[in-house]
Amino acid sequence: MTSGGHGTDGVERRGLMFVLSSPSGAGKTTLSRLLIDRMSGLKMSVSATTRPMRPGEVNGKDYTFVDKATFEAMVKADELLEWATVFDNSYGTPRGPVEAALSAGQDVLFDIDWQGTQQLKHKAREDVVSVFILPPSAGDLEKRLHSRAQDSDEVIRKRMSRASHEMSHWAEYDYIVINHDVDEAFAEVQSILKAERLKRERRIGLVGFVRALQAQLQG
Ligand SMILES: Nc1ncnc2c1ncn2[C@@H]1O[C@H](COP(=O)(O)OP(=O)(O)OP(=O)(O)O)[C@@H](O)[C@H]1O
Ligand SMILES: Nc1nc2c(ncn2[C@@H]2O[C@H](COP(=O)(O)O)[C@@H](O)[C@H]2O)c(=O)[nH]1
Repeated sequence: MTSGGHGTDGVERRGLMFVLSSPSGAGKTTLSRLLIDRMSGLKMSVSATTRPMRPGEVNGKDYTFVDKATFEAMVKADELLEWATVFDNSYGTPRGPVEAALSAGQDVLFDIDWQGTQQLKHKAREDVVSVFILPPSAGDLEKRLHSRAQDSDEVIRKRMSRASHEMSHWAEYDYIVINHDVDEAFAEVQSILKAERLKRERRIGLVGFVRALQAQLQG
């Protein structure tokens, strides 16, 4: 699915799909925003959803907000790379922008649930790097959902009651980060991305680079 771009050292490599999942409120959105602000060559995948817009959210930036009929038409037209029903609403990843970013040599960041992660892995296992974010405690998770102040008490209750089920998928992920402190969790997630960008298997320009080095040494 991915094609090559150039790493910061000039060696061509395949783009990667960097996935963050967690129970609601553990901090994916917070960490995603920091990654997009501070890491070059990384583009956020903007999902389509039928969920109502929260105060402060921007259509086309946080999500593309669509009605159920539009979402169903997108599924039917195979416009979504993956999709799932989460908390009674539909969420999905539009295929076009992801493929365009990967073709342009960028990595793509996804804030999606475990169902979507499974679907991406099924399509392109080698190009998916998945990170599961855990909260330090149930009490912290609940506090964070309340402190975000964007969901009703009933929605928060629903999300808390789903948290254990969401978390039961933790072992399907490549990395686990416990989000005690935002700066520390960000540093950990950033280290994972940096290391994964250097993985030999996705650095398709290395053969040519090493051959050129050898030629220099011989000649
Ligand atoms: N380490 C942390 N310590 C304290 N508060 C945090 C921490 N990380 C995130 N938060 C806060 O917790 C709230 C929930 O975070 P965020 O919206 O990033 O979660 P999320 O995993 O994206 O949730 P959802 O799946 O519902 O979108 C926000 O108000 C955020 O500022
Ligand atoms: N499978 C997918 N899951 C998605 C996508 N976009 C978001 N999500 C997940 O939904 C829940 C709820 O999000 P919220 O913004 O309503 O709090 C959360 O776990 C997201 O990661 C998607 O495109 N596909």
